[in-house]
Amino acid sequence: MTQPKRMQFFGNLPIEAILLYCRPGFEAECATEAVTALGADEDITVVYEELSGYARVLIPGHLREAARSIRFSSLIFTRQLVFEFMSLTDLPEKDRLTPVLDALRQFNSFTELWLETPDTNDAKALSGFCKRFGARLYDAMFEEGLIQEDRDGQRLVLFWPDMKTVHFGVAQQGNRSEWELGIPRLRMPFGAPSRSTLKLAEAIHIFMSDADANQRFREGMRAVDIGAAPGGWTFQLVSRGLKVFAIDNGPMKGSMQGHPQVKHLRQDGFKFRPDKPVDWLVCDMVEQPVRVANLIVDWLEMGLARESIFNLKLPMKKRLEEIERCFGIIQGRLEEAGIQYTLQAKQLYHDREEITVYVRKLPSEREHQVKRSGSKGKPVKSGAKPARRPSK
Ligand SMILES: C[S@@+](CC[C@H](N)C(=O)[O-])C[C@H]1O[C@@H](n2cnc3c(N)ncnc32)[C@H](O)[C@@H]1O
Repeated sequence: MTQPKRMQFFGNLPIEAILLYCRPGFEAECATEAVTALGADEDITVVYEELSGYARVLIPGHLREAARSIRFSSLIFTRQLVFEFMSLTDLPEKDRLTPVLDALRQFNSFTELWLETPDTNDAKALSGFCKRFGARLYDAMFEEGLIQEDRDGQRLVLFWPDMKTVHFGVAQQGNRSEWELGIPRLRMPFGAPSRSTLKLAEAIHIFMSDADANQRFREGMRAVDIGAAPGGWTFQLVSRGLKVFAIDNGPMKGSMQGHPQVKHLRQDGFKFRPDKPVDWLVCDMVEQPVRVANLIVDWLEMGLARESIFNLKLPMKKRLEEIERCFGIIQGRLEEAGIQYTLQAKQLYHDREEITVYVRKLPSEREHQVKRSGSKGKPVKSGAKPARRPSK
């Protein structure tokens, strides 16, 4: 069979839109962040419906290059980042395969095929269709050489908001979530005292590789968990072998009550300070975000902890402004104190009206120097730059 000339895909991806999955209700924040990341001064068209669980940012031709450089990790409200290159609407009920396959023939081959829907109850009804249609489409594409499993990195995504509409896009290796719909499917661990435990588990998955996590959380390390009760986050730390000071006026529950690795202190989380520095500070207090941001920086500045994962509870309105305020505090104070750091944030699947933030202090030049060559070596630059403020 002769095949039509295919568009060159890797170097010349014809991006028409950026398709972003998010928690239903956060479409506006999700789209605004992406528009800001594009750095365009003109009006950009964004398309979304409230509570739909996704947003599309239409990309004018001259911004395609800028669009390619958008990083998944820098978008707080985005669960999945897809570069959309084509859409079909009004698909016929009786035969969707023919038009979809026809449309795909003009492009180069892909490595994988994923069919996805928004994370809404309505769209979940489409999951059966996606499975069946996906299997048929995959076979047909494979037969025509449109799927080549040994190629690297181009995951073709067919995103179905409804049965008549499909957006075609690519999720790029290293710049995407590896989870279906961008939702980590984590099992509730046996014995955990609250579902919040999944928040910290997810944060660790999102912010670092497994190898990195095994390095950063090691047996014998010490952590402080502020706002710890009933103990879900403490449970995660204990499971990784850490000793935990659990600070909360409320009771710890289940296995975290009286656990030998846990010291429960009924104290005010804003006042508690450890006798000696600890490795980790985690914090899940339901408190004003600005107060929490300042508290975390206090600890980092005083050298009481080296890294921190914490939640910022968001207001109902002006959420991006609140985040910007908090990040302004964190970045401004750490930079003023001459502390190098990395900063990441995500609205996790297990987060509701909140985001989760990870700040890590990088070793100072002096610490590098001592580590490399005792106290005599030449100063060594860490090479790492402070993270940029996340886009609004
Ligand atoms: C969302 S719950 C934490 C859930 C916990 N991370 C878990 O996984 O089980 C918030 C906790 O913060 C605590 N809290 C709020 N203000 C506090 C304060 N000033 N000092 C200490 N704990 C505080 C509350 O008592 C509550 O137990």
